[in-house]
Amino acid sequence: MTLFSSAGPEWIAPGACILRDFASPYERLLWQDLQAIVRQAPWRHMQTPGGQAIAVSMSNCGRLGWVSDRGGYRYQMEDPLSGIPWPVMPASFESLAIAAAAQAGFVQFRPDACLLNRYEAGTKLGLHQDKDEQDFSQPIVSVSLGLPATFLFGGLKRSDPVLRTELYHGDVVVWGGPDRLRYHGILPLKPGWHPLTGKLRINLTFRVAG
Ligand SMILES: O=C(O)CCC(=O)C(=O)O
Ligand SMILES: [Fe+2]
Repeated sequence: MTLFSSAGPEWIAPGACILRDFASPYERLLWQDLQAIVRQAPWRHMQTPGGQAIAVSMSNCGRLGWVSDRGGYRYQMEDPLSGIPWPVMPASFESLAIAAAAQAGFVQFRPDACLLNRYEAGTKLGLHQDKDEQDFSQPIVSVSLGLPATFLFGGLKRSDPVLRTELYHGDVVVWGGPDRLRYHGILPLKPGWHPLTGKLRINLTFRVAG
């Protein structure tokens, strides 16, 4: 029996692929586990080091959580809102991320951090690199739930050409190896309605942080 099914990876670069619809079979369980996380560690708008509110609202689960504030970007074990550890990463999240990474060829991947991103209509995420982690030999696994969004996948330099591809509910993007430090982002979310998430797009980003 295969736990997570997919039509097979859609390669967008030598170390980057999209697993279409990979997470959909478990959407109910993922959604239930997500609700439990945000009851413990509520959605919040973090501040950039420059003092501006980040448009995407965020939370975390796992041993380490990504935070941004006046002190900079970093991973830490405690939720700064409560001072207690981030919620444990649910088995549903962890096994999905491990299975997706393995499909993309990263069989050693064991995430210790999961950043939860919540987009409302109009919310965007500018082009950036994920580089606050210790070990860039480990990939990024990024799960999309709810409303579709346009994913931007650039190169290793900000000025490199950018591929645009639509990410739909259940799609999982994995990027690592030579593509681990590629710039990426999300265009402003279009308004809409999804049966699972309503007016929202939710993204789960799994990483080996520390
Ligand atoms: O929402 C997404 O699909 C991307 C999220 C992302 O790039 C990040 O959390 O670093
Ligand atoms: Fe990112």
